Amino acid sequence: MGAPILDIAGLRTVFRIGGADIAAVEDMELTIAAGETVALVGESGSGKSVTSLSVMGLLPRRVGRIAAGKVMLSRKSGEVIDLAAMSDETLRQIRGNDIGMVFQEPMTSLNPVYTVGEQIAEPIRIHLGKPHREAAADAVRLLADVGIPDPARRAQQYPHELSGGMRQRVTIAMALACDPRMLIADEPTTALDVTIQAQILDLLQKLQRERGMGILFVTHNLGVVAEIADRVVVMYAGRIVESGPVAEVFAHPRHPYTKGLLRSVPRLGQAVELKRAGTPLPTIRGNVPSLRNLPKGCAFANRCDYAIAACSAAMPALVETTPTQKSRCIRWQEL
Ligand SMILES: Nc1ncnc2c1ncn2[C@@H]1O[C@H](COP(=O)(O)OP(=O)(O)OP(=O)(O)O)[C@@H](O)[C@H]1O
Repeated sequence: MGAPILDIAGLRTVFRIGGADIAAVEDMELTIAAGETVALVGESGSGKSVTSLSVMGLLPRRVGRIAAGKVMLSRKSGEVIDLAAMSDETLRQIRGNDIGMVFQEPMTSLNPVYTVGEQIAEPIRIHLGKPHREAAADAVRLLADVGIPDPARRAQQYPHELSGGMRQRVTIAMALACDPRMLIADEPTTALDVTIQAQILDLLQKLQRERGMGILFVTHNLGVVAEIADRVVVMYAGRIVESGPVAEVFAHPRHPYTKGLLRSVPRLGQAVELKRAGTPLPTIRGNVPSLRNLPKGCAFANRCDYAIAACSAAMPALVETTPTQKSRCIRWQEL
């Protein structure tokens, strides 16, 4: 892998709640190289979306802010900048230009009163300064690239005239319009049917092969991670608990939380067998703790079958378990 396109180190993102700063992301580190897909996984509230919003400069104004750390981005120009220290104006120039974004619900990115062709052409005009006609022609080409049949006709249509899967293809075309080196996809297939989901994942992989972009893929779906990602970063209560190559982490999870997540994914046929036997699918007992009063030590200790007194005494460090895998568990060797 070459030099990273995105390099996050020591990121701490806080929300101002009731006069106090509550950290939603703490001590985050992550690198993504060209052509590489890194998945960010974890239960609801673990800090996945806050991490991606921090990178995009889209934290809620006044309430949320980056309190520490660096978010280094290698721009298309080759310039390397720290997104955590950039003005709103610079971040606006970067979003949609150096970083493409795809979200769960396509209608949050699409404007119902403009045709899809106009919407794909807009970033091309704004960021790349291309004239109207040229941008419109590019938009049609992009619709073809994302597998939309009859693209010239589709470009004239409004979002409501397209199916959910087609709309998500349009937002992908918009995200890629300025040929970004980095794509952030936050649960891009969660709202879609399973068959459409598979098509969109295939499409993203094809586009990545063609363009060599780095992808940060936020999801809670481990099946999707197995399908699309090279490396995975598992988050719990705002911190990384495990990271490494997908094949390595899935075969040998070195944190009880990752182990629990993997166990709660039914294998094909297993769900039916369990139902027949009257056995519930294994889940992780308990709930994610509130960020307002996190325990002193490991935040997962109260749900963990491996927990011992030392786990609650101090926050375990994120340590290398192999040259490529890391775990924040003091008992990783016993797993
Ligand atoms: N606008 C906000 N104000 C205050 N707290 C927030 C805000 N947005 C997020 N948080 C807090 O940040 C934490 C992490 O949220 P985040 O959305 O990153 O979780 P997630 O892992 O992406 O979950 P999901 O899968 O549900 O999207 C949550 O505990 C949430 O309470």
